Amino acid sequence: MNIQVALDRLTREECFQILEDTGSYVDWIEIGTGVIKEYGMAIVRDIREKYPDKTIVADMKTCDAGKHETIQAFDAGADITTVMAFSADKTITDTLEVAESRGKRVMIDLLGVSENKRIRELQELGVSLVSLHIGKDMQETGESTGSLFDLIQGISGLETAVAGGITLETLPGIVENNPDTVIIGSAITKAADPAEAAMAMKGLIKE
Ligand SMILES: O=C(CO)[C@H](O)[C@H](O)COP(=O)(O)O
Repeated sequence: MNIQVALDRLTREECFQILEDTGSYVDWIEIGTGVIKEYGMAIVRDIREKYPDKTIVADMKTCDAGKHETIQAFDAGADITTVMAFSADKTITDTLEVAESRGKRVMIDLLGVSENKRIRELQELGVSLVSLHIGKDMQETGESTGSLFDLIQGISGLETAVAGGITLETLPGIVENNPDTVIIGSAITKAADPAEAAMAMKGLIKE
């Protein structure tokens, strides 16, 4: 099971410091949407240059202009780019085509999806990687990642990631559901000691 560290609501310097501190405990590096909005594709390029062996996820959250944004992410060095599940089917297939032509991947963000009908449709379009996701704002209303796994009940053949306010305390319940990747943002990046937090999470996953 991979740990994907999500770099959100951080300055450029903070992103690099967190990667310096936690790099040996995390498998995938997510450059968050807000960080990309602040620093553009340049920060994806710079992180790629410094971490040539890590899997880099550009959290582009694309919902239109699929071809263009996917090319932007991959040209900057991302291995995976994110696309919203509610996007038009044409947007989804355009992004998948770009990814396939470059040997890269698209992660479909299921934020807001409440029925597995859409997930089955996405699979028919060729999607192989999805992220179950409770967004930042809905985390404040008390929604948690636990129930998200119901969405993919009875669906096989999908690689899954899960995100949304995961902490060291909630991680065991997530791990029970055996996702391929756990995406952790604030619980690492806003911890008093990010390295210690990442190490504890890595240890828990390995148990
Ligand atoms: O995509 C995201 C926000 O849209 C974050 O990457 C994801 O929610 C993980 O961060 P956190 O653990 O802080 O919720």
